[in-house]
Order: sequence, then structure tokens, then C-alpha cells
Amino acid sequence: MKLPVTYKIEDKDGKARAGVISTPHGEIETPVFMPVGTQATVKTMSKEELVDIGSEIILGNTYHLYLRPNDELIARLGGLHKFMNWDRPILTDSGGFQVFSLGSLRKIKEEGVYFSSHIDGSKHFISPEKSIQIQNNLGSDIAMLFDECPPGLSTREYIIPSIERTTRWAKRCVEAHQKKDSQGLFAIVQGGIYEDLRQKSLDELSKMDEYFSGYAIGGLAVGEPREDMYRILDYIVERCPEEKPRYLMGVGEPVDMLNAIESGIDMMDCVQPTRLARHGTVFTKDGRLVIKSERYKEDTKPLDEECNCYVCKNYSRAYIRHLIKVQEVLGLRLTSYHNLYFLIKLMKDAREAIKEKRFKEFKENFIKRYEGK
Ligand SMILES: CC1(C)O[C@@H]2[C@@H](CO[C@@]3(CNc4nc5cc6c(=O)[nH]c(N)nc6cc5[nH]4)OC(C)(C)O[C@@H]23)O1
Ligand SMILES: [Zn+2]
Repeated sequence: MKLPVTYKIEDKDGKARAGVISTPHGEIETPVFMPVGTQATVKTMSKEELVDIGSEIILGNTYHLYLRPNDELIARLGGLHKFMNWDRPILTDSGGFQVFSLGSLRKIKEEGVYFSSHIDGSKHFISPEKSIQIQNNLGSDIAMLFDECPPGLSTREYIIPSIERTTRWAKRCVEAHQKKDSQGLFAIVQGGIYEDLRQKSLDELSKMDEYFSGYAIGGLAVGEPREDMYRILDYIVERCPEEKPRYLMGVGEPVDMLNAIESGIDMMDCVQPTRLARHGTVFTKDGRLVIKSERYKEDTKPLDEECNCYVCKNYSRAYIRHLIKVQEVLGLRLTSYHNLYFLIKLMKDAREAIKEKRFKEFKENFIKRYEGK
């Protein structure tokens, strides 16, 4: 079966890969960071600004867009790309995770998940079929399977039946997927922090491999210790199909991203860069900088003296600190713009390092400076 989303490896450096993903809305160079646009916008960023910072693909959320403005409304208006005037690739998460981390009073049954909206408490139900139907309505280039992401540090006794139900849900997603020619489907590997359960999840999903354009590693960045995440990545990523993209869900800290790329990850997303930005924390080559600190009150330097972004070329720490302190919207925009630029540039630099077979040295040098060692 011809898949609408395909991947080509250009270079390898150890397990790290540089490649290109082809989608119905264009190509994506990897490794890639995907800004999260939960409610059809990457918070405070215009489309033009996202293009300026070099964003190639953004994320949308099934759960949020189903609740507001509703996926059928978006479909009637021509789909999510047209609705938000974004003509590059979009990946949509399937809603399961958001129900667990946002919704309340949820009940998980074989048929699907019953939950109350975090907005007005109204009662809702999402099944694998419903999640795929919503993603079909949104018209994203990449849709995610409807899965259960077990709470961080769940026991084996909880995870084993959860994997088995998530596999049964995966089959139902594949059967329900109506846009097999224009929307790629990514599998999501679960299994908590247990190598053998990760293998079990991957083996069960691999039986449906012909339907999957890529494999995501779910169930991480949900509160487990960092070393457990690294151990699991080191085990499971290289066991995913070599010729398809690997996507680590929910990771957006520079050091974690470089470690993930070293284990063979190609795609990542996270709300952190924009969420931290809105609270005044920005990324710099010398680590995180909390702009509200007194020490920046009269600091005329840019956020990061080596950053070439529009914000660092035009505004000082003192000015941005003032804006954040008085909660001016422009402050949120400037810190968000810089944080997204920083991560997207980090991915581009990592890609060059892989092509030049110097990724390990690149990673170690970055981390040494970022962690101030
Ligand atoms: C639980 C909790 C507290 O984890 C938080 C916060 C919000 O999510 C994170 C990032 N982590 C994260 N892991 C994920 C796992 C899955 C998954 O297994 N399946 C599917 N379909 N989508 C996923 C999306 C994910 N995002 O965002 C920050 C804030 C980085 O920390 C995380 O909710
Ligand atoms: Zn900058």
C-alpha cells in the first residue's frame, strides 16, 4: 500500500539520522522540532512569524479542536490548513493523552473514553473511531493512533492490559481511517519504563506495519526520572523500523532533545518552549535565563548574544524583562519567538553535525556549555 507520508535517510552518525519526510503539504528536514499549536495557533505566533523562524510542521490537538470550535465546523470551512491559513504540514495528536492530562472524571472502557470537558464540564465520549474521524475532519497530514498513555511510573500490572487494549484500539483506528491516501497514520509505542513491555507493544503494532507511516514513542515525559526515559529510548528506538520516522512525544528540553536524537529519534514536540516563554524563562546557549530576575533590570544585551533571531537583533533583556513584569502581550510574543527559534536552530545545527559525522562532539559541547560545566 502506497503511504502518503514517506521518509528518506540522508546521513547517519551512530544511531542519529538526518533525513527528509515527504507529506501531502510538503517536505520536512529531520531532526525536527514541531511547535505545538493546540487550539489552531502556536500561542502568540502568527503564521508569518512561524515561517520566519523556520518552522516546517506544527502540531494540532484532536481533543481541544473537537471541543472548540468542533472538528465538523473546521471540515465545513475546508479543514485545519485552510482554517488557520497554514499551508505546511500539520500533525494532530489523537486526544487520548489530552483527555488524561486535561479532562476530568474520565472513565476508560473497551469502547473508548468517557470524560467531562475541562471547559464547561459537559459529558463527552471519544473512541478510536471518533478520534480518527476527528483527525480526518481536520485534514492533518499525520494522524496519531488513539492510545492510552499510562500515568508516569505505572506498574507492570497496569501497563500490560493497557498495552493490549491500546493494540485493540490501534486495529480499530486502522479500520476506521478513511483518508489512507492523504493522511499518514503513526503508531504509538507504549510500555512504560519496562524494556520487555516496550518490545511487546512494538511487536503487536508491527503486525500492522503496512498501515503506518511512522512510529511514535509515547508514555514518556510524563514525570518518569530522566534516566529511565534515556534507558527506554536507548532500547526501543533502534528497534523501530529503520526506514520510517521515529517521533518522541512531549520532549522539548534542549539536552533531552539531543540525547533523543543520539538514540535515533527524528521528530519531537513540546509545549514547554512557549509555556516557559510566557512565564519569562528563555533558552540560551548558557542554559535557561529567567528574565524577571533583578540582575537584568538594566541589561542592554540581547536574550542570547549568539542568537540571530529577530528578537535578539532588536530588543534588550531590560526591555523584555519590563514587558514580562508588567504582563504586556508583546513580552510573551518576544520570548515565545526566541524560544521556538532557539530549538528549531538547534535541530538544524544537529542535522548539519550528523551530516558531517560530528554529532557526538556537537552534543557534548552544547550540553557542557548549556549546563555550565
Ligand atoms: C501528564 C503531564 C503532567 O505531563 C506533562 C503534561 C503535558 O505533556 C507534557 C509532555 N509530555 C508528553 N508525553 C506524552 C505522551 C503521549 C502519549 O503517550 N500518547 C499520545 N497520544 N500523546 C502523548 C503526548 C505527550 N506529551 O508537557 C510537559 C509540560 C513538558 O510535560 C508533560 O501533562
Ligand atoms: Zn533569539
